[in-house]
Amino acid sequence: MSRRRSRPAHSSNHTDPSNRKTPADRSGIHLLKDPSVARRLARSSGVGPGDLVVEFGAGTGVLTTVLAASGARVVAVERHPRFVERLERRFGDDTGVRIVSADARSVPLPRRSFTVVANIPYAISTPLLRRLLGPDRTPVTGADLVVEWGFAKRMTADVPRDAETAWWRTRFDLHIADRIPAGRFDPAPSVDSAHLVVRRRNGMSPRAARAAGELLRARSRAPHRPAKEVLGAHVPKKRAHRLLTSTGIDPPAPAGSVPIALWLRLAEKIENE
Ligand SMILES: C[S@@+](CC[C@H](N)C(=O)[O-])C[C@H]1O[C@@H](n2cnc3c(N)ncnc32)[C@H](O)[C@@H]1O
Repeated sequence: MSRRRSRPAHSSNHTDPSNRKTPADRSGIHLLKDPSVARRLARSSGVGPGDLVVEFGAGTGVLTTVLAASGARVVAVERHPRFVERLERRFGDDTGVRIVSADARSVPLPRRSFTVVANIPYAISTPLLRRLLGPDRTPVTGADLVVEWGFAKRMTADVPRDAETAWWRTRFDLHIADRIPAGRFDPAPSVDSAHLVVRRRNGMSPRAARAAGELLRARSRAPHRPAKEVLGAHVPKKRAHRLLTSTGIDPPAPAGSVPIALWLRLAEKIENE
């Protein structure tokens, strides 16, 4: 990551959000008022000395302070120049914190393993997860994110909403740790937030992950198709029937009704049998 300042590509807001006390607007700025939320995020991530943690949208540094106190190396990315100035003043002497003035959607990501802990603007939740969880060999080990409650529910729903989400969930476990009331932020957003936990699934071989990805994508494309037909497109029909029943899946059941965990187990069986 470069330390160079990059001008925000699409800043249409010419006021200074770092001093704003007005109600929520479209800038996605909702600063954490409650440091206990920051502490819970950091504790859940498990980051400590020797770890690399990236915080997107560092704002005034509430979460950055807690992450730095853990002893981890912190890369704090912030797009708004006035926040960047404040962060540089606040963490200028802290060798464990690097402030990067950039857009989270395009800033180069570290090549070594890293964790993400961040209270991100709702509007960039999907592009950011796409960057972090999409690449086949992503160095991301996990993330603890503050996201919109409804978004978190969709991301963790038993039936992935599309093939892309299915792919992310093949390799990462996503679950909600907490509901965070809107009043914990300044200004308060119009809806509650969630603490979304993302963890890499470690036990899965790359081949099984690819097989699971294919199955979950097929399931998302045709959720009403019987599971035996979805699997039957990948392995001979007789074997498909045996694999499904031994995994506890009813072969005629609609593919979309079969929980993700069972598809993952099925993919492992296909590869290991
Ligand atoms: C929800 S606030 C969180 C601020 C701080 N982390 C906190 O918890 O108090 C989101 C922050 O992301 C910044 N931001 C908005 N869009 C961004 C982008 N595309 N890239 C990086 N930062 C962004 C905003 O300026 C703001 O500081």
